[in-house]
Amino acid sequence: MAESILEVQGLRKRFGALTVTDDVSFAVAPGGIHAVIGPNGAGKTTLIHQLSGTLRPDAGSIRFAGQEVTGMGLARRARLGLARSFQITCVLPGFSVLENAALAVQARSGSSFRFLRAAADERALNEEAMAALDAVGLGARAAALAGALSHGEKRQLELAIALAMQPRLLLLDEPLAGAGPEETERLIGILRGLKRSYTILLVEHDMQAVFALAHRISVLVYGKVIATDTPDAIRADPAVRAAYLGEDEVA
Ligand SMILES: Nc1ncnc2c1ncn2[C@@H]1O[C@H](COP(=O)(O)OP(=O)(O)OP(=O)(O)O)[C@@H](O)[C@H]1O
Repeated sequence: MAESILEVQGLRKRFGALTVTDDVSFAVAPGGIHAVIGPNGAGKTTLIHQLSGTLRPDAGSIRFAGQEVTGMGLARRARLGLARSFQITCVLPGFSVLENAALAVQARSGSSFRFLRAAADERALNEEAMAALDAVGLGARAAALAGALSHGEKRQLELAIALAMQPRLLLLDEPLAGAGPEETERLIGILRGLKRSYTILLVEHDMQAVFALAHRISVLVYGKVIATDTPDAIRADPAVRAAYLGEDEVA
């Protein structure tokens, strides 16, 4: 088996008396989509916050690409390639779609463009930004104002901004939330395309999407991982069905 890109060991987070992630351990192998599912309040978002570095765990360790990152902040983790897609908040509505993506490329690359001539500099930034937009099917909307995008298109732009970080592992927290049926179909198609080139850790409520996309699934219930396995094994696992999945839900 390929060496894990992410290894989570004994991760614990308490809010007062509530233990929100309780001795969480799992590993993510490179390539494809590893999903984390669980009922409301299971601790999925709290787990993503701990993985991305916005929340410090009380105990446990996170190793990313063979390196201990538990004590690192968000920016350092992102520079190592552990990137999270943020919702709407990081999209600048008054800037074009291309400018938003180019700003993300520039934020990642920092000073590496400084030594190029201004025109070449801008061309290189724009080319990389366009590649990210094309990867999420938003190339044709490059000139549009980000504020004029539909809900689904904004989700695509957030994905492009995350791709501009050149992630080795992309953390996605409910990328389909709030999307209508058509947008959901489109976003699933985009994620299907992305999983060929990226490793993705996906938290998502849409079970149809999860079972269509993921090659591995971890199930979180009351802060504990009760199973990590293939979709077929998860679907058949009596403990999973009892704890979370309705009998019909994944039939
Ligand atoms: N900052 C906080 N302070 C106190 N309690 C919190 C905090 N953040 C989350 N919680 C609680 O921790 C529990 C887990 O929340 P979390 O958002 O991680 O779950 P989730 O699995 O993502 O839920 P959902 O599927 O509804 O998004 C909930 O009971 C929530 O109220």
